[in-house]
Amino acid sequence: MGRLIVISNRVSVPSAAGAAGAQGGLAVALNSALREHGGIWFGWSGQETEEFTGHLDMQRNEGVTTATIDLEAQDVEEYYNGYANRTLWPLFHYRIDLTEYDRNFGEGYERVNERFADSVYPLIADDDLVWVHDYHLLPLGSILRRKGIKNRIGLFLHTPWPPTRLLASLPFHERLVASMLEYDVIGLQTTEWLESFLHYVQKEMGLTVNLDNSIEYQGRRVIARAFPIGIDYAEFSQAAKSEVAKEAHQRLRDSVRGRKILIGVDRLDYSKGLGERFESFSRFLSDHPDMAGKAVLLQIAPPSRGDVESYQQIREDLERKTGHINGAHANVDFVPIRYVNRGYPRAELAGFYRAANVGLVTPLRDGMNLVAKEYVAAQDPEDPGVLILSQFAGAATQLKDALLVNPHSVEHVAETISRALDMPLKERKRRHAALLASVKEMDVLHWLKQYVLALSGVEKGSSALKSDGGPSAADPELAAQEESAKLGATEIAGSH
Ligand SMILES: O=P(O)(O)OC[C@H]1O[C@H](O[C@H]2O[C@H](CO)[C@@H](O)[C@H](O)[C@H]2O)[C@H](O)[C@@H](O)[C@@H]1O
Ligand SMILES: O=c1ccn([C@@H]2O[C@H](COP(=O)(O)OP(=O)(O)O)[C@@H](O)[C@H]2O)c(=O)[nH]1
Repeated sequence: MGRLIVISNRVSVPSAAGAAGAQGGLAVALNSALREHGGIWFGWSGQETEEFTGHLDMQRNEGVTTATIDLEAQDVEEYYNGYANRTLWPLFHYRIDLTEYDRNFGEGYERVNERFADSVYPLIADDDLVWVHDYHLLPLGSILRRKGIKNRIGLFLHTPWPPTRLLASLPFHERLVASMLEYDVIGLQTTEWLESFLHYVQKEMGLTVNLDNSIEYQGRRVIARAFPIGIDYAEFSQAAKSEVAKEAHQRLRDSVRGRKILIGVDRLDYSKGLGERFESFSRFLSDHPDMAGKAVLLQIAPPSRGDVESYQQIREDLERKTGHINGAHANVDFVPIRYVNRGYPRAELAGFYRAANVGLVTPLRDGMNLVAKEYVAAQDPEDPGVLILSQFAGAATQLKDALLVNPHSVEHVAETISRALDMPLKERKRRHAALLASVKEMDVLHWLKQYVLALSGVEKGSSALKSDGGPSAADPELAAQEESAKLGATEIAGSH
């Protein structure tokens, strides 16, 4: 197998800080894959320049080569703040009310995707595997094909995929999806998003979807499959045992003086359901006067995408709501919601998670949600906290032993908070053990391995159109995968 060329909007440069847990789990996993297979991680530097120069900044750190380009201000505005985060992000999170359709955004998006392709093209060798990430770069594979790249190219989408009728509101939606069919592998987080994607290509494009979920497109077979991402369990559980984590745990516990702790950790994003969460906690306090002054919600919410109005708006709304709720329920020695607009290193987060009796993860829509998995991984198995999880997070398809809630129902979430705080130790341990088994087994390395296996085309019927010979008896893992792909296809056939 050749090297891996990872392409994403952001690039995480490995560093000594990364080893101490400051990097995200995805970055840790991709960096370790790049070390193992060799290759390059390419993307935007996060820097703006006056004019686009195309200068490629190549660096080698801790055995991983990164290559980044700067973008000019207009690119960042139209591509990142514009089409990616004002158009696709809200649409893919079912927020058609926040979705902006502006021709300049579309042009900026295409221009930056062209710039990415021009810059990365010379770095790709003949047998490299090219792995593109996320909604920022959906057409990149087709542009690379146009330039003559014949390598295996895959896409992994970290967000949900919207229902067909919602997607149809996007101008030029057919062109965007057709460009995606130039990939060899299209990975989505869950079967639900996969079903929506396949529904679109069948109903809107009239394409044939085979039993193994591959799509017939212009004489090729495109594999579409769910690859639910996980956390780097080994790395995270180590971080949770660190001195930093222990100190953070103690600091938080001491500060609440015996009160129960609920924790939320989310980028400040409207998709995370923070307003509804605060309302639910307030409702819980109103419905349980006996709990007055006895439970604290710690909400860590680092600001995100602050140049986009809808993010400025949610920030203002939450400040108002927090003030209102705290005003209604606070006492001279007690404030119910601790709302913190800053980010923390992961080792500290691990300590906070472990100190919390309840993990409150209630997005209105989320591709996966790694915080839910981190909360589980950080718990003391002998006295674990309870995970309350939105049924609309991708993670809910795996973490079925959490208390699953409808985040839109303030009453339901309030009742579930009460149930979680009253849950007997035996039930907490049983649920946690089941959750932990899933988090451990379906970790980020499993995800990586499954995706790279599919991308490398080891599987039968995954590239050029050829007859499907069924699973190879010589490879039981492959046989099991193909079997589960077929089961997925049967579900889909039945659901539309
Ligand atoms: O790069 P930003 O604009 O600051 O945003 C941060 C990331 O947000 C999104 O994360 C998604 O990926 C997670 C891992 O697969 C998943 O658990 C979560 O549900 C998604 O929201 C976005 O997709 C990333 O590209 C951003 O880097
Ligand atoms: O203060 C913070 C808040 C969040 N995170 C990390 O950011 C990631 C958030 O991922 P998730 O999938 O939950 O949501 P996303 O932000 O990607 O939509 C998790 O790994 C968190 O540990 C962090 O390191 N520090």
